[in-house]
Order: sequence, then structure tokens, then C-alpha cells
Amino acid sequence: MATTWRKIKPMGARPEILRMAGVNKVFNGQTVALQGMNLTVNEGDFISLLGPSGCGKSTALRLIAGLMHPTAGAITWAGGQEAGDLGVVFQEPTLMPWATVAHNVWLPYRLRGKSFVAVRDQIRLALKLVGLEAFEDAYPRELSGGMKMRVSIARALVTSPRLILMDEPFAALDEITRHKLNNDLLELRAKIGCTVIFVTHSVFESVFLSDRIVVMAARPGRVHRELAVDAPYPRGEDFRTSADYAALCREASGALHQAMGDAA
Ligand SMILES: Nc1ncnc2c1ncn2[C@@H]1O[C@H](COP(=O)(O)OP(=O)(O)OP(=O)(O)O)[C@@H](O)[C@H]1O
Repeated sequence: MATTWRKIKPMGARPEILRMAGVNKVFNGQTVALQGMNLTVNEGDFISLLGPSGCGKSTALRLIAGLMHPTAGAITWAGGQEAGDLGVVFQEPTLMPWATVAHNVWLPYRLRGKSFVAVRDQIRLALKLVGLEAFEDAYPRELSGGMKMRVSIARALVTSPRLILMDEPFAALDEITRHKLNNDLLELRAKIGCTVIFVTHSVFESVFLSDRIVVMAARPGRVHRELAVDAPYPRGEDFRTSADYAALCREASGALHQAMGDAA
């Protein structure tokens, strides 16, 4: 993993890294999960995909991850995609119970044929970034839910990916742990300048984390509206309890209700 991190540029100066253009996804010839989805991702963006259940948020992530192909349209990486360009964090930490924390974080490199010893420093660095450097020899069963999720995040960022996809990673955690991990994720982003697409149902979480919120509508799944969250980072408890945050949440909530009304 890189030891010199990317710096997050101001919104207007971020180079494009990925583009979805006119993407449709139809399952079994009948379920139109996405129709005409357009999205441009720029380096350093923190984008939330916010929308009602079934609007195609996970489908969009799975398409970007290359786990399936669009029925129509194109997903293009600027400069082409290379191994290690993508890190993925799912709602469940999906750790191998028989392997130590360090061996779990090794997985993306192992799949590329790199020995544990060759990437040990990168693994240690990734664990340090998520505050688990003292747990490299622990097994998943010895960790709390929040710690398991941190291991999953370390595994996603160990290759210094250009883009990290997170599919409702904190949805199963209690409120306090979720807030803590939201704070830590922003700190992490400030340190390493990663680009994130984050799927959530939570207006509050999307406003707290993102600089762009893509509100999606269902039936068929599509982008309803994009909102810029024009609040400076770093964001912490002061932001979470501010009038600006409340106003931004009201705006995002209004857009979400409109999107759900559109779909009704
Ligand atoms: N493999 C599949 N086969 C058939 N239909 C699918 C498949 N995956 C998703 N769908 C359908 O596509 C639509 C979009 O699903 P998707 O999981 O992307 O929505 P979502 O916005 O992520 O929902 P949620 O917030 O509940 O996770 C839904 O109608 C879903 O039933």
C-alpha cells in the first residue's frame, strides 16, 4: 500500500476516474433494476447512493465492481482498470473465520499471487490506519462487530485502490459504533485521499459523510437528483449537531421523498 497518500483536491479540480453512461440492468428479461443510469466519479469524491429499497443501489455497485455486466450502456475507467484499483466493503464483514486478522487483510494480494511476507508492511499499515495494529494475530471470533468491519475496511484499502465501494457497511451496527466508524472513515479519507462510493438508506449518514449525494428512484432504478453537500471537512460532532447539518438533512430527505413519490 502507498506510503505517500493522495491529497483531496477541491471539487472542480478532481480528475475523472470512472463513468457510468446510459447503464441499464435487466434481470431475467423482466426486472428492470437500472435504467439509463449516468454517474461520473472523480478522484477524491465521497459519493453516497441514497434511495429506497429496490432502487438498484447494490446493482449499481456490483456493476462497477465488475461482478456482473450491464444489459446496455457502458462503465469506463479513465486510463483503463488495473488489478487492485478497486476495494469493496459489504454489509457483512465476510471475514474468513479460520484466518488471523492479518491473513484476512492479505486476501486481495493473495488472490494476485503475492506472498504474505512480501506484503506484510502493507498489511500492517492498513491495520494501523483502521486502529487495529495490535490485533494482527487475533481471529475474527475475538473481535467486536465494529472491529470486524474495520478489518474489512483494511482489506479493502490494503492495495491502495483508486476506488472503494461500500455497500451499507455500518447498517448492522449499533448507533454509537456507527457514529464512531463514520467519524473514523472521514479521518481515514482525510489521511489517504481515497475515493468512495457508499450505499446507504440513511439520510443522516449520507449527509455526514459525503460531498455528493446521488438520490435514486425505484421502478425503474435511476438517478433522481444529485445534491452537493457543501460543508467543509473535517466534520465531527460540531457538524452533526449544527443547523447546517439539519438543513442539509432536510434537503436530502425532501429529495428522497420526491424520489419515492416519483416511483409510487
Ligand atoms: N440477481 C438478481 N436477480 C433478479 N433480480 C434482482 C437481482 N438482483 C437484484 N434484483 C432486483 O433488482 C432490483 C434492484 O435491486 P438492488 O438490490 O440493486 O436494490 P437496492 O436499492 O440495493 O435495495 P436494498 O436497499 O433493499 O438493498 C430489485 O427489484 C431486486 O429484486
